Amino acid sequence: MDHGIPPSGESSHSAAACPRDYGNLVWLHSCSCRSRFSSFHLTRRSILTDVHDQAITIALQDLCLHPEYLEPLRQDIDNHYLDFEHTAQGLPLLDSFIKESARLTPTEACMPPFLFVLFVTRLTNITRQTVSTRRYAVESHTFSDGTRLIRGDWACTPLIAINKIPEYYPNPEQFSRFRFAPPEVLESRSKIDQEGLAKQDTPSKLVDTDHKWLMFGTGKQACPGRFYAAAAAKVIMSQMISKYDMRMVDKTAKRWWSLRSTIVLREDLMVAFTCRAKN
Ligand code: HEM
Repeated sequence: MDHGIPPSGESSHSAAACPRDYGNLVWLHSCSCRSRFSSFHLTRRSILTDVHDQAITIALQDLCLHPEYLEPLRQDIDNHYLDFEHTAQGLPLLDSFIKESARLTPTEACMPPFLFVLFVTRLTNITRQTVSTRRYAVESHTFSDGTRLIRGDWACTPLIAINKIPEYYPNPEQFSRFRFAPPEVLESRSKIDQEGLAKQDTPSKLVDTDHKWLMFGTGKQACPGRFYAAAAAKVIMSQMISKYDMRMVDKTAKRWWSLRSTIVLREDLMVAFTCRAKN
């Protein structure tokens, strides 16, 4: 059965660092390179979770809205894809781009359907924004800062609010492509690439977890699939970036709608892919 998993064994390394063709993406190619983003959601055939392909789709949309990042990302992929393919580590600019995209547009955490039903029926007092890591208070509890939860309350992580705290993220409203990249990687870039960048005090990766970065949850229950999720996102993004130019057909079109505290991508958003000429 074809799950869209990269073929094992043979490798076309002679084609420089160019990522290989995997089933799902070839399908996009055969669609005259003009596709609805919903077509990219081939989750029935793929090994990605919904939240995962949402995160990748959002990153690709952000790339359409910021096409000036394509060239630096292509260079990153040209220079480091082979190492990444062997180690599942690296591609620091792409890692930072995906993280910045997820910072400003976090999607939903993994949530089993029964919990979702519980959630929509019980959760009434929460603001309309993306929340994650929901916890149901089975007994009343007072935290060290005095915050009190009554039995039956829900406690959640307000992702968007946290991701926009200026002390955590300088110029938090700015989409600052490579803010998480290590300084030595940025220093090797041209001045133009570095202009106007908001930078973090310390570099970090998409898969890191701490009190500032809760995309994958926190503590003992942090997402165990995040290493796979990040690696697969980089494989897919590298394919798209290397092989296609892309643009949003209508840049002003709405990208998502809200279902209670969840962001759901719109399926009618059109993106045009154009094959890049082969060298
Ligand atoms: C971008 C993609 C993903 C995001 C944003 C994400 C996010 C999360 C978050 C926030 C949690 C913690 C939920 C909580 O504490 O209430 C979580 C848990 C979990 N995730 Fe993911 N996840 C992603 C992909 C994946 C993938 C690809 C897998 C499996 C291959 C996976 C497997 C799991 C499992 C098993 C848990 C439960 C861990 C536990 O309760 O101990 N996730 N995920």
